Amino acid sequence: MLSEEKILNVLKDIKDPDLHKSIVETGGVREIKIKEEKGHVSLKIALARTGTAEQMHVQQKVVQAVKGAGAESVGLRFDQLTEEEVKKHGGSEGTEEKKGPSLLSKDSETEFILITSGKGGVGKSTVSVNLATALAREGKKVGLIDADIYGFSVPDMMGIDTRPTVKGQTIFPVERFGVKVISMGFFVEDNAPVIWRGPMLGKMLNNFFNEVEWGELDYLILDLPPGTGDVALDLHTMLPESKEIIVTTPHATAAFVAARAGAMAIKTNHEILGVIENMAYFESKLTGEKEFVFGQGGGDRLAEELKTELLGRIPLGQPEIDEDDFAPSMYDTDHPIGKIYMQIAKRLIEKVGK
Ligand SMILES: Nc1ncnc2c1ncn2[C@@H]1O[C@H](COP(=O)(O)OP(=O)(O)OP(=O)(O)O)[C@@H](O)[C@H]1O
Repeated sequence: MLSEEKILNVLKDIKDPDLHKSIVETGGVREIKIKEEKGHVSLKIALARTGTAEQMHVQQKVVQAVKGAGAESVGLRFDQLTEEEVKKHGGSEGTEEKKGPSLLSKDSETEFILITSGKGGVGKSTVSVNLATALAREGKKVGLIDADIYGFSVPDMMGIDTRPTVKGQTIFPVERFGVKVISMGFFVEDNAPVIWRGPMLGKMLNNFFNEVEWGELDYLILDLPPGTGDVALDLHTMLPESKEIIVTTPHATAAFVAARAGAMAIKTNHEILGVIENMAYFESKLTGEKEFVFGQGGGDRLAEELKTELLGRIPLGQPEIDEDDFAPSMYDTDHPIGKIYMQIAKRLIEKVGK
């Protein structure tokens, strides 16, 4: 029998890494929900700091402990203790501002490229992973942050089944196809949906810049959540120098919605590198004839409106699936779509001059 008492009992041995006190004592166990029939326990745990290397340790310990108490599966979400709580338990306010050499520092040479879209489902994540990989194939040092917290899909798309390694305070990104990857998905257990308050997301992202050992990077690609929400805004302020690529489908309405994302980039003085039109057409293998399944002209219109260029048109098409090295959304360099990504990467390098 699972009970709240039993779970609290195993959790009391786990400490908040910053406060050095039990997460039960700090009031960090925010929620325990038990689904007895499924043997599932979902928990919400608040820590003094989130998005850190230590959070990963806590995550592992919690899952282990709760499974030890009889749960078959554990869903885990993290939250942040309030400032009052942190102070009350002896934490100092400044703990989250730990600054080492950071990608955010003034003399950082890294180009930040935000991939945005007006709405979901247009292929923003697909474009992010393939563009990052194409840049790496061009010999660039590339990092990729999957900041689409509502639907982190990058690890699945790239076929990543490992987690970052953690040494002391530092998180080492997972490397795949020559790209260093960090995903919000690495920080939640069992794909539990992530429901975080706006400010938390910003902190998490800030930690991704400061606590992840990226090494030297030429490009850091960020896959943003669709639209112009909190995270997008946070990033705009956090990365004043970053540049943007806007992904749209060829449909007129999609382009119209994407224009709003572009308008925000302009307002925050982010340079728009260009527009990528995804799902632009379907090309028959037999006749070579193009069918404009989702309409036509959206990408051109958007580029014109934002006074930027159309970097490329990507048709509909599935990657070849390699069962031995499964990465369901990655196009090879010899795939027609893979070739288009290489052209876009080349154009980008030329444009950014890096
Ligand atoms: N050119 C394409 N041809 C065929 N399928 C595609 C193409 N681009 C994307 N897809 C598919 O469309 C779906 C949505 O793509 P993706 O997840 O990249 O979109 P997204 O804009 O990041 O969505 P969300 O914002 O909801 O995460 C996926 O199943 C993806 O495999």
